[in-house]
Amino acid sequence: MSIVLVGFMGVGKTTIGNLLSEHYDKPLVDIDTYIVETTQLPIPQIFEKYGEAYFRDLEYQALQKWIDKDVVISTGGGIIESELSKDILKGNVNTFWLKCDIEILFNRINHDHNRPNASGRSLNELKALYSKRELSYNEIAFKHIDANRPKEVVASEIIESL
Ligand SMILES: Nc1ncnc2c1ncn2[C@@H]1O[C@H](COP(=O)(O)OP(=O)(O)OP(=O)(O)O)[C@@H](O)[C@H]1O
Ligand SMILES: O=C(O)C1=C[C@@H](O)[C@@H](O)[C@H](O)C1
Ligand SMILES: [Mg+2]
Repeated sequence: MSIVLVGFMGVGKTTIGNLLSEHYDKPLVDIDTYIVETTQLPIPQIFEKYGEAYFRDLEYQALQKWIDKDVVISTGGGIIESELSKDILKGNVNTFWLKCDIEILFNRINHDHNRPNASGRSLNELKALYSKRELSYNEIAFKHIDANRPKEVVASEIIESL
């Protein structure tokens, strides 16, 4: 069964996913990377050309493909925007929600143009998005992890709880 990381943009899903992948010697499937590789398009271009709903469908298809495999999965921050993806995640007992203060996340993501739902947004706009999404992460994740700590500590807590 897979180990799945969910949480807001910039919280460390890819970073922690890499540490878990090394620890367990299991492949890391980073869904954002998987989509970029399979479509041969950068994420901002997928959003621009085909719209966000199309991207959410690609995420859902990727999740469906990998959820029952022996891998570590780092999801994209907005995967819970899809009810279909939420249903899959709810069925996985190893879904971890990484949580971190929005002020820290804002400083990590607001200069990055590779995240269409973050670039150009103010702290207040991202706070509103964060509050809305918190409800969904809370619905699907069995385990909540405080990610306001060094990445090695965050990864160790997940490893200890598995
Ligand atoms: N625990 C941590 N402490 C300090 N910096 C961290 C920590 N975790 C991640 N970072 C840094 O924060 C940035 C974002 O991390 P990362 O790309 O792993 O986030 P993400 O959750 O995968 O984001 P996205 O939702 O956009 O895919 C990176 O520069 C990373 O080095
Ligand atoms: O939070 C979001 O809506 C997103 C997060 C990223 O991981 C990417 O999946 C994409 O930029 C959308
Ligand atoms: Mg990532």
